[in-house]
Amino acid sequence: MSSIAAGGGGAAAAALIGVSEIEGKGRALVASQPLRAGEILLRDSPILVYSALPFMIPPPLEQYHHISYCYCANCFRVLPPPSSSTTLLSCPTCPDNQAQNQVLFCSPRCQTTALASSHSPWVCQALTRLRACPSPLLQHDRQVQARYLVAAYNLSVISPPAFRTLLSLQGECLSAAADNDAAIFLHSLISSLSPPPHSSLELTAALLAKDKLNAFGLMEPFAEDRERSVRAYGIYPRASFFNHDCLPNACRFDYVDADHPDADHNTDIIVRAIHDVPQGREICLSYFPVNLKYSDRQRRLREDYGFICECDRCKVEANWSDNDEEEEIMGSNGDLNEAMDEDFDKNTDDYDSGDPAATGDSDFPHAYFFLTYMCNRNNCWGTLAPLPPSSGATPFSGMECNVCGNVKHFDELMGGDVLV
Ligand SMILES: C[S@@+](CC[C@H](N)C(=O)[O-])C[C@H]1O[C@@H](n2cnc3c(N)ncnc32)[C@H](O)[C@@H]1O
Repeated sequence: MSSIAAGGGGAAAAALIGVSEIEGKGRALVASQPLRAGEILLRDSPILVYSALPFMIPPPLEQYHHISYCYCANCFRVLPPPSSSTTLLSCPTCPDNQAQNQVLFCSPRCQTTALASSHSPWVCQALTRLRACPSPLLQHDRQVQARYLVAAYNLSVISPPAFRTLLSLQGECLSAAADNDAAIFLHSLISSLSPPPHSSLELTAALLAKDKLNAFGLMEPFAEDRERSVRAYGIYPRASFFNHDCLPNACRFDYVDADHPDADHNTDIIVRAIHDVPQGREICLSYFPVNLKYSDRQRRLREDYGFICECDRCKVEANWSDNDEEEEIMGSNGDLNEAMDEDFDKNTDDYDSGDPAATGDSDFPHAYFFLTYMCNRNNCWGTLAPLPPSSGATPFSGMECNVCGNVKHFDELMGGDVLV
């Protein structure tokens, strides 16, 4: 097993997890030593970040009601509203587009960085030409894929080592006919933009596969009253080794809008252990919110990631009827908390380690997980992980949600019961 540095945690954190091969799953990250709840297992910086917004937003803007914010085209922080006194900078070479399509930067530093890297003259030119395409040709998801391909081909020129890392990630070629059609269409589009000479249909198809299997979404700020969409996608070379489990033992956090001591690292992601994990156990994330029902999880994993999930939770839920499934997750009256409370009472007797893998053969081994590690804030469905353990006697001081960012302090939790 080759160890993987946690990053930012110093030498002591270097050997917490390592890469191993697991039959049927490929590369996997495995605990190199016993891990404590909340421990930072990995801090990873993206080799590529690209906007999840279409590059062509025809007026009226209200049509795009899901776009609630504008972001800096370099750091992806939320930009202040036009009415604020902050001066935003634009790209000096992009033609004077309609306001909603403008490439904007939050600071001279972001502008300078982007113009020398992610918004190079070729990217600027390519996006300008793409914006001129007839809009029916380019639906929203094709626009985002085209953005990614422009960013990836640009990476091949500005940082060949990072491009080689991108190519080393899982995903050879996509097998579904629809993916193939998309690759052919998008490659013909990219070919019209004077791409680097090494571009080819095979490379475009492989790049799309890397993106599909490995991109992490950086979400827009959380709000209880509306669905949240993705602001940008990032490719994180080390975090890409995490496999999926429907009851994960780790979850990832990002703090895109927070003040960061190193301004260039606000798009880093941090992966923390949800509960104690023994040495040798695989560390998995959930590739989507844990509240999805069995059939939806299986469909997404098959269609988007090309595998059939055989995790402990799926083995149990495979025997449920669709009605059982809805009821177990949402409660007989549609209330998640009630469902969790009932099942928690049924299942906690034989559950003492905080590790769902230690649960016996009950019908609903994950009730404890939902009750303990799922955020109950309206419309959130985030996962809670303990704050990183301090060196003091208290093992952890609170639980943080990886979606809404809410932190529940120790004394608010379960009336003060120790959870991990
Ligand atoms: C982000 S990559 C994870 C790392 C990957 N195993 C590798 O070798 O680089 C996602 C891919 O890993 C595999 N994978 C992830 N979780 C899995 C699981 N629970 N069972 C089987 N394969 C899995 C699938 O091929 C999936 O498309």
